[in-house]
Amino acid sequence: MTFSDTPQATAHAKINLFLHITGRRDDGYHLLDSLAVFAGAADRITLEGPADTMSLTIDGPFGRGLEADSQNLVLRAARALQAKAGTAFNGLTESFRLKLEKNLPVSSGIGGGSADAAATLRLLAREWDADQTILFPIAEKLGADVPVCIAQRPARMQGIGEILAPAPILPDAGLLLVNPGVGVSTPEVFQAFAASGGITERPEAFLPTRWNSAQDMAADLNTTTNDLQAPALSQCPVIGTVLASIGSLPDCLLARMSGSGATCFGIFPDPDTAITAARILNEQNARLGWWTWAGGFHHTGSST
Ligand SMILES: C[C@](O)(CO)[C@H](O)COP(=O)(O)OP(=O)(O)OC[C@H]1O[C@@H](n2ccc(N)nc2=O)[C@H](O)[C@@H]1O
Ligand SMILES: Nc1ncnc2c1ncn2[C@@H]1O[C@H](COP(=O)(O)OP(=O)(O)OP(=O)(O)O)[C@@H](O)[C@H]1O
Repeated sequence: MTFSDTPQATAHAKINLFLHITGRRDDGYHLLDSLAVFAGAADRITLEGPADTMSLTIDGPFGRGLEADSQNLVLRAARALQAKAGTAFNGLTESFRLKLEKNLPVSSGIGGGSADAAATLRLLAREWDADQTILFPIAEKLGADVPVCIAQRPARMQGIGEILAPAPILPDAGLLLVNPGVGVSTPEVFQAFAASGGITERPEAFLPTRWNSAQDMAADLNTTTNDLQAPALSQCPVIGTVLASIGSLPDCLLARMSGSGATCFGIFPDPDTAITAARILNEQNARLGWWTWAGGFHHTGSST
């Protein structure tokens, strides 16, 4: 089998352009209103086999420190789909050796584990010829961010992440991602949010059907916020330094944290200005060893 024949899928970083917390369910999960988009930056999942059992190996720049055990979201997704599709197709769901190339920082607010789980579901569904509609209920059980990562297209996320609606068509804007190398725990940031007084009453964010320029997009996003940014900052003060560094770069239109942090993003007029900004930031902060990525969006249009 040549490399190009090897079944593989990319798992793109999810960015929350804004994230409002609108309520809390009885089970403690928070209700959200968020605009999720996807960056060009991605992990990669490859299938080899068939094999006797499902197994996982991990490499790539962020592979160290991530266990390839049964708790890994790649194996959890594979086994959950195998169980479901196996029943539906009389057990015709062979196992594979799964490989994860981990390019995205872990526990960093860009949904790397969720994207990996969703990419594994897509890849195995293709291999087993399973209907894509069986993926969604499995995705919901694996994590709040997994459903939006199935299509990995811009979407407005509501509920706890399982209600997906069309997003504005995005402009060809530039995106800069910066992570200071400190992992942030999503449950702890939600707890810090709840402890600090919780939900702010505000009108629902208005989003147009399309943004014609990065400037228009940034102007609307400036009327929104990420409610998890302040609680994450209280746990991880370096996020403030990251935001200030991004905001001071030439042509930066908006600097904000994604998800529960610590990764922050900058919006720029186009991918080239974001790449130039990344070069400047990397020169200024070479000794800090921050992870940076610059480019454009993975897709600019919703699937729905
Ligand atoms: C912050 C976001 O990344 C925004 O897209 C997501 O809401 C988090 O998605 P995720 O990491 O897939 O979250 P999960 O793994 O399902 O949940 C981790 C923990 O975060 C908290 N959690 C998560 C999602 C949510 N809507 N409300 C919550 O309170 C819960 O304590 C939960 O136990
Ligand atoms: N394949 C995987 N990649 C990354 N993390 C994984 C994976 N499998 C399990 N995990 C675990 O999932 C947790 C969250 O990791 P992830 O990188 O998805 O965080 P995140 O980017 O903050 O996610 P979110 O933005 O969805 O909150 C970590 O505790 C990590 O150990």
